[in-house]
Amino acid sequence: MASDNEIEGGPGPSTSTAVESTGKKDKANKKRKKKHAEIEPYSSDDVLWRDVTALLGAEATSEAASKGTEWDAPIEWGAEVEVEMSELASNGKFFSMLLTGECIGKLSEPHPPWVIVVPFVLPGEKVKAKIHRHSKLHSFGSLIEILEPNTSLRDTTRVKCQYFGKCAGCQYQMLSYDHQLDVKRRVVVKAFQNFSNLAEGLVPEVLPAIASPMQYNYRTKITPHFDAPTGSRNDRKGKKKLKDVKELRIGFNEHGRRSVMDIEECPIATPVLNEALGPIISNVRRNIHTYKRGATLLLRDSLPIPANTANGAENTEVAVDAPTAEAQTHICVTDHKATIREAVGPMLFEYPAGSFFQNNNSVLVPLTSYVREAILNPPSSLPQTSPPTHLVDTYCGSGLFSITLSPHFEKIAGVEISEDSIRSAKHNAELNSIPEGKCLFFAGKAEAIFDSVKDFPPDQTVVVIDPPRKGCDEKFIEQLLTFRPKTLVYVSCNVHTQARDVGMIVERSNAGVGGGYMVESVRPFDLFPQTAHVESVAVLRLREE
Ligand SMILES: C[S@@+](CC[C@H](N)C(=O)[O-])C[C@H]1O[C@@H](n2cnc3c(N)ncnc32)[C@H](O)[C@@H]1O
Repeated sequence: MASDNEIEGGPGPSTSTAVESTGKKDKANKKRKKKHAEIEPYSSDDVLWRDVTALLGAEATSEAASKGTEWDAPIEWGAEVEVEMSELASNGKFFSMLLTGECIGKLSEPHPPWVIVVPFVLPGEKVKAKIHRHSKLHSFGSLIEILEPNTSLRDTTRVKCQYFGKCAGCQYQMLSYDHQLDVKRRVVVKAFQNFSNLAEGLVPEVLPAIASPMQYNYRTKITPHFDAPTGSRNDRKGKKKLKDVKELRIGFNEHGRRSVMDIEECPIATPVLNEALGPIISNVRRNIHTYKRGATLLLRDSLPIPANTANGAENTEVAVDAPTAEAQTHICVTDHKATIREAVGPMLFEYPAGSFFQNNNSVLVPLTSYVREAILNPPSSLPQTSPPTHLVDTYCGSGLFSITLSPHFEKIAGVEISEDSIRSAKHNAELNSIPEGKCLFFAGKAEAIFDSVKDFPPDQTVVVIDPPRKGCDEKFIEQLLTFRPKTLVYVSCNVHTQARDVGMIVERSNAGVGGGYMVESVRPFDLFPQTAHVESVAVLRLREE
């Protein structure tokens, strides 16, 4: 049996020496077991764990648990194994160190039930992988070779990026776009099955995913980064040992590693970002002496802002030698404090480059129109009531939903924790000539909004919920259930915490008297083609008594 090893790429714990006392060993074992026992609920690891146990089956999983062999990997660290892949896993975190969008398959007999997780491969493929990390009933392997490709899914001529298969950014470039949408729908289906805690009949069939109008060149923000060149970190005088500068790599994380890889282009990023990337990287290389440590660079696509209208700091525009026609009308901004301008349909948005805004402009009209239609045109099977008059936009950022939906409401209140974003939301209301007093924005925690909307009639109110990946705080859900708005639209960039929160809302609201919420629809949205990232929109309505 291989020894446990949770540290990616590490050699595993050393074997105990002859002089080590049994007590010490027991203590160490206990500590290790305790560490192993903790999979953070709703984390990427938890999502993968559900996929692993589903593939192994309940019997094999509980047998391993009762024998205490869940952590006894049946293969050595560094071993090469051949595996038939079964299913794409649901875990994923975009542009991060976490492994994303991998495929899972079972080790063949005579091995005990154990799953191998391999990136960049597809269901139905037979692959050779090298094991580099063990976890609970599964091990991670890096792809060595695809022995038998699944030619009905894989088409390598689709791949547009020279770094695909190494860079951590994209996972699905070899898949047709229709298949990518199917994969994302399946992730949402599994999220509600595994994390909502709702009986099957309470979640409607997940609708087909809505496509991004652009499948490449859509990403409006990229953040290449670099570590300090080797040798510079220990230089207490702060002078770089420039003999090491050749090792400087500026780009994105390598898949499954903690290292950065050089990037000269990113086909999912917009043309103006790609044109600026080379000059920006050369500039850093030339001036590396001025960096005390590593850094993250910001490249953000913006419309040019006419003088005197920018909200806040001056723009730092990157000069691109001879911009292509495509890039000409846009600029690349690199200063976190500078103002970005984007159009969403007829509405304009300005916000500081360093703050949150959705990173695929092409999908924002479909997304906001979908939310509008869900609110204003409930299915004909429901009792038809007059359209809502009030909107509460929680986690509102710089006002995307408030402002795009403003023509359809009498009164709107938005709440957001970032004061910068609230400043932008107020500015954006003015920029789009929304009558004064119609849209009010408050800086604070989402749950605080319910004190400010006491005059909103709950049966005429819609609450849009668009939280960060961790989902809503329980306090927010409690306050929401006390307020009892007629309609909820929950937009999410983490379908697993969305499923948890929706489950909680439905369960708790139906536990008391007076009718609770029902899930009317769940629909994935593709904001990030070529990647494993999934967004989803769930619509909930308060049942008539
Ligand atoms: C996914 S973004 C959505 C922003 C906006 N709805 C949009 O689409 O542009 C989530 C937002 O929630 C904000 N946020 C995070 N925690 C919060 C909290 N506890 N209360 C209110 N806002 C919060 C973040 O600053 C971020 O702007």
